[in-house]
Amino acid sequence: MKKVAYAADVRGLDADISQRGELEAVVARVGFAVARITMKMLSGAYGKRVYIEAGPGNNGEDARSAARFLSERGVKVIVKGIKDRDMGSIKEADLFIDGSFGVGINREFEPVKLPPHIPVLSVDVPSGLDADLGTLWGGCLAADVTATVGALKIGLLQNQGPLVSGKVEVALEDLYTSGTSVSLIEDTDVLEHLGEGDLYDHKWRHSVFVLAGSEGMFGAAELSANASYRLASGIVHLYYPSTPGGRMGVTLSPEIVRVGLDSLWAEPVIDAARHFKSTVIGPGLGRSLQLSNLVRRLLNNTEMPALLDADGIFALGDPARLRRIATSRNAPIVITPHEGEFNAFFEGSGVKVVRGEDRVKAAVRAAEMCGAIVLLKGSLTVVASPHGAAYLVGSGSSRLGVGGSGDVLSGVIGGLMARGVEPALASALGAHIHGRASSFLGGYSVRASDLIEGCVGWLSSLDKRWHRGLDVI
Ligand SMILES: NC(=O)C1=CN([C@@H]2O[C@H](COP(=O)(O)OP(=O)(O)OC[C@H]3O[C@@H](n4cnc5c(N)ncnc54)[C@H](O)[C@@H]3O)[C@@H](O)[C@H]2O)[C@@H](O)CC1
Repeated sequence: MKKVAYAADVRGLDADISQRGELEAVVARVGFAVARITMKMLSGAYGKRVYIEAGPGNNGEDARSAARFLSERGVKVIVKGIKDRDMGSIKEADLFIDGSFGVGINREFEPVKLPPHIPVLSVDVPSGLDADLGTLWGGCLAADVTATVGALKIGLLQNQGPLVSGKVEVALEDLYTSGTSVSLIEDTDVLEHLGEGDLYDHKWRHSVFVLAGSEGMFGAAELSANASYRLASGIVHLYYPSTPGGRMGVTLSPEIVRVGLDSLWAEPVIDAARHFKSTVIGPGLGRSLQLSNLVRRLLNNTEMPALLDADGIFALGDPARLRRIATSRNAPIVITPHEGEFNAFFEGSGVKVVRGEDRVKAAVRAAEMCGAIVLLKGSLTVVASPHGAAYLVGSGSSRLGVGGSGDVLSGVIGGLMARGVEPALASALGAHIHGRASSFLGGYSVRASDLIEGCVGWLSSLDKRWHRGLDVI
């Protein structure tokens, strides 16, 4: 996982560095790292021309420090302040280092207009980008590479941040040993936290109970149940409200046990669900009052981690009711809304996702309010826990924006929870795997049902032993 920081976290940690008298040494280390990345971008050093724009704060100090290392290696370096830009030298440069402002920008800034062929390396954050919100202070110099210091900044990952940051490299990952509660999921986390099956595994150890589907919406249930089955590698039972003539379609894996409910009487459903390791509720379920009652009673009377998506979230009613249910049971509840569902569910509570504002903070506040894990879907997916920590997932692509994609995600997470992965982490890893699947498949377009095989295919491509047998030859 990569640490992700707010500007306030960084200021606090930087103040500690200054207090310990280590600022000069840190600036030298940052300068060395920036110089190394510069030489990599230039494929060399001797005789190359680098123009550095250095601002009045520590961001400028980092850039000046890089200048010293580059000069020692034979790079022709010109360092200028923002107010004495030298356009003649800029035009002749092989690379432009942007050290104007970092996390300390606090008013509008007009960046230099660079000829398009000159690559830009930005120190910490592109100058003009708000390091928290990912919005722009007037203009912003878009970078080809951003060498961010100590930890990723949240603004690099949301709103306009990803559009102006280019390739982001974290320099000095060891700089901050504490102080951030937000992390970005990486591939190695999947390897680390998805354990190999042990010798004594059996299907009930990875079992998922799915309550989903209704007339006209059986596809959603099938996608969710199929994904659960493939990710849990155990057993899946799919319960659905049956209506005369309504039947599950042919795409449901034959291995999945299907149970049509003639009545929405809760007791038999609760009795059946208690045997499972996780439950997924909601895809295509429908929104009747009886169903809402069934969902709430199921949650109140079972103790396995539960994921609620789509109509499952609707069944919970509002954040206060969810809080009552979530805080009175022993296993966590995860809700997985997209922005529209999020704003509808939290309407009137003071929490809202708004473009241009901080979606991470919105999800964290929502989780604290409702006592459940909140997975807010989007190009930056946020998984927030009620105690304030958050995982971020940025592995997805626009290819995930297809009907049924969310149903697959619910099943993937249900499957990982059934494998014993802690629910907030299972949600984040599930979203990461789902995101990777969208690119792994290649081709012009992808169907939601393809994503299931994409998840399994991507996981299988990782260099990991997934199953253990007897080591006797
Ligand atoms: N202090 C430390 O220990 C470390 C600092 N680091 C670097 O230092 C940066 C933070 O340093 P600072 O807090 O000095 O912040 P900045 O270097 O971003 O600049 C802040 C200064 O610029 C002024 N300013 C802000 N917006 C302006 C505008 N539009 N026009 C003109 N002036 C403007 C502010 O009044 C302030 O004086 C980080 O982003 C990072 O690059 C890192 O190297 C890590 C260690």
